[in-house]
Amino acid sequence: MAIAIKGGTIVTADLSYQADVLVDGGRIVEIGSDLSGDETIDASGAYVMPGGIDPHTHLEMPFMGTFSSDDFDTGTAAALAGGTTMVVDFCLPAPNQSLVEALQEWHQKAGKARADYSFHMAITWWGRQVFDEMPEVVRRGINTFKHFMAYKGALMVNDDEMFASFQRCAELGAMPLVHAENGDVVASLQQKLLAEGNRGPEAHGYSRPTQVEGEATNRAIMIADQAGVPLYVVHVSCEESHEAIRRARQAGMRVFGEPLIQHLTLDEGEYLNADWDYAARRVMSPPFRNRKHQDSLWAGLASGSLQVVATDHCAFTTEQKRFGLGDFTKIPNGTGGLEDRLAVLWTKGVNTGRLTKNEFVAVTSTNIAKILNVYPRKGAILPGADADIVVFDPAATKTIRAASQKSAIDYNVFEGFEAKGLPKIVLSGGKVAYRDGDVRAETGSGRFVERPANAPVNKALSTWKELVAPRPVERSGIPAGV
Ligand SMILES: NC(=O)NCCC(=O)O
Ligand SMILES: [Zn+2]
Ligand SMILES: [Zn+2]
Repeated sequence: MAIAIKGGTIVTADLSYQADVLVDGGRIVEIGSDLSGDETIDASGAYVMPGGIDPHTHLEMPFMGTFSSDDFDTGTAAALAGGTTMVVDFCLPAPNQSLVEALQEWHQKAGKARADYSFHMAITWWGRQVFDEMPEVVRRGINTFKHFMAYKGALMVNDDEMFASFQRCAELGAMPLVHAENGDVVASLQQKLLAEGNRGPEAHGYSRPTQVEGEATNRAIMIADQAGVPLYVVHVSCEESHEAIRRARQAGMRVFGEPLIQHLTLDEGEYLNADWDYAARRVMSPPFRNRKHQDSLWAGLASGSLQVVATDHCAFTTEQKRFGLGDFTKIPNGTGGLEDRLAVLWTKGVNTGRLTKNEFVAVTSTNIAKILNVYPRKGAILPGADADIVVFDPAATKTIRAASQKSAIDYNVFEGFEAKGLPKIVLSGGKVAYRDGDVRAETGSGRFVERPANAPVNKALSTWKELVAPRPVERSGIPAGV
């Protein structure tokens, strides 16, 4: 059934203009004036934008002795209600588990998704089997490999493992991702704080200062440069990390940085709340920072040194957070945000003049579609692109409330936030997936999106690295290699 979206202003990463959009068979088939279909959506007064892509979610994630409470069903319902039509989750092999086997498990879980999805493969251990299986993972449509530099004794990998994996990524035309915090220093600070009697959620923040993030970010960047591979740094929360990325980019390195909507808008004062539950619900890694760091992240988005706004949606209930009563290191790390990312970013970004509308589309959709090598199938309003479209009403308002959210948890870190600018209608694969408060996409209607290797940035960097690779100097009278 063809749907004509009429009377709106199309807003893409580089243009705003008035036109109708005709979708059919799951794709955008025409952009123009006076288009008609079997059904009409009136978009007058609204912006017609590419659906949001959240490249950082943890749905039903096994972590810290439990599972995150939003699964692919409730998580993607929340995503669609918030204007996000594709999520990229993390496949986490258990120690010594085959990557391919773990991938099958994640596909099983994601069978419930209501929106399109993909996976990053996490390198949670290193060995011959991992090395050998990485090409098969790439063949199965995954071109990104995640490395945790923190969570010592659990997900963390060491520098030698990371370097080996980064080199393998370079060979395969894949891109490594890093959670950049110095896990050894964090583990040591945690023990020191506990020994000194700091046991509450505020100590989570004390144990993960900005220095540990800045150091790890810089280390990962330099290791990626030596491996000759582009790098994507997830949840960049502070100036130290941003500064390392900025500096590397200015030196010609291919590094991307992803701040989260939480770090842009919520600050470390939250951990000082007298209510233990309130503070613990906001425990995530890296922790919230202060205003200076928030300003740095906003400036990075405006100037282009940071490219993507994600959520790291990893939702635990209050009951789960209470595993850490008396010991902050046992509070499951993670917060929600999938349903709120676009509305909060628009309110705090576009309405304040920190971002243009086009920059908003770039950082919520188009830039990551390019980085993940799915552009222009995703992240674009163009003929041939998937019809994942948000009809966004800049005048609509709501107060964010856990009581009315789609997420399965019992609170919302943005509770009480007054949003102005909301997704009104969301199309996913050419069908109305969300309209005025109702998620209409059915459980299981989402599709796995394959992401081919050798994105343009990989090709450019490998070409350059080959050109400047060390070569023996030929000397007359001396045999080659001597
Ligand atoms: N961010 C967080 O606290 N939890 C999810 C896992 C991760 O991304 O580190
Ligand atoms: Zn992380
Ligand atoms: Zn994460």
